Amino acid sequence: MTTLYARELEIAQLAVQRAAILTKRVFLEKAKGTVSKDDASPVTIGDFGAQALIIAALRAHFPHDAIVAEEEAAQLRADAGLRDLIWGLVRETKLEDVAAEGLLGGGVRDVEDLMEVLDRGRSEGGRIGRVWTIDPIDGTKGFLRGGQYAIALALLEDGDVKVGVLGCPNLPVDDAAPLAAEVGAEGEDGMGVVFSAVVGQGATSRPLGAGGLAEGKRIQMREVKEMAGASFCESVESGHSNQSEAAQIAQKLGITKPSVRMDSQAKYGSIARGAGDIYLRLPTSKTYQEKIWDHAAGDLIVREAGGQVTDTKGQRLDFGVGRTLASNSGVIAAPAAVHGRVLEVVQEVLGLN
Ligand SMILES: Nc1ncnc2c1ncn2[C@@H]1O[C@H](COP(=O)(O)OS(=O)(=O)O)[C@@H](OP(=O)(O)O)[C@H]1O
Ligand SMILES: [Mg+2]
Ligand SMILES: [Mg+2]
Ligand SMILES: [Mg+2]
Repeated sequence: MTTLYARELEIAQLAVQRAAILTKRVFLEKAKGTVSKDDASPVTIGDFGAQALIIAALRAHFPHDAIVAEEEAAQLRADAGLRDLIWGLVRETKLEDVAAEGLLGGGVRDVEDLMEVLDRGRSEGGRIGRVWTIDPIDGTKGFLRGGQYAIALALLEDGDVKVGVLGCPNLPVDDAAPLAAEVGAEGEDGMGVVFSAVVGQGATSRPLGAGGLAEGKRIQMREVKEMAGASFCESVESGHSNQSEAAQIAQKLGITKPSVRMDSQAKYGSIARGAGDIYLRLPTSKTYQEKIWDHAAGDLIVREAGGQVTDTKGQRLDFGVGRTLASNSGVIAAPAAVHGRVLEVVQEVLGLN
């Protein structure tokens, strides 16, 4: 008997791993000054390059699936220099393990094909069928700083997340490493982890590496015995999540430790493996709609590790309404046993009850 989604998981993990080789290289070249400011922002190069590599792999293995990705080719069509620079990087980026690279496949043929591949990510998503969602670099500010960022890939089927993979190049491999705002730097030993989950099959972590897939370990959220000892993470940007409300919520819950602020879905991965406990993302505006690629992989990884993820109204995140989470507002992710209590306090502080 084959395990459900085994092939999707393997391809997704390898695709994320290969994309991370490109983003790490872009970061290092930026540090060396090889990618100059005149060329384009390194984040732009990393975003397009990583997205193209992932979509090329999906096209080769699952040609009929729809794709909702963050970036689109329009900007590149008007900029031949940038296009050629990205094409050069994409062409050269391969997994070090020849067998793994052969298995993943999915090359990009030429510059025109690069545009075509990127634009495959323009699906509107929705409630029907198979839809992959990609954030090639989640946490762009973290990426630029050498802080946390993630390469995020998830498969939705009829609006539900079935497979989620998060590559986090700047998080420690060690699941037991303490949660810190800025940990590690690319290239350092012991850095780079991939979190994965398949619905009903639990969540795992494994070293990110650059070859084939390393062996995975089961991850689980930490049991919160007393709120006083809990730690919560939130966004770095005050414009992305209301930090003063989060502080009030933490205080009411009796949490004594200061929050850990980190960019990207590294927050979901960190709580899923018990390095932190609670992730709060509180709306700062009534108009901003969260994007599905910013949450799909993290949502499944946390739920498969024993957590619950809802919005501030207590509703599950609904990935079936299009490219955004139009029917949700904010995110509360916590171990299932304490999620209800956290939600109660969130609603009290936000005046929702
Ligand atoms: N106004 C507003 N409110 C909420 N969220 C927003 C907002 N603007 C952007 N974004 C999205 O936030 C993504 C980065 O999320 P983070 O949690 O990493 O934010 S933070 O940088 O740590 O604050 C970021 O993802 P990337 O663009 O992939 O970096 C955005 O999609
Ligand atoms: Mg993002
Ligand atoms: Mg992004
Ligand atoms: Mg962006």
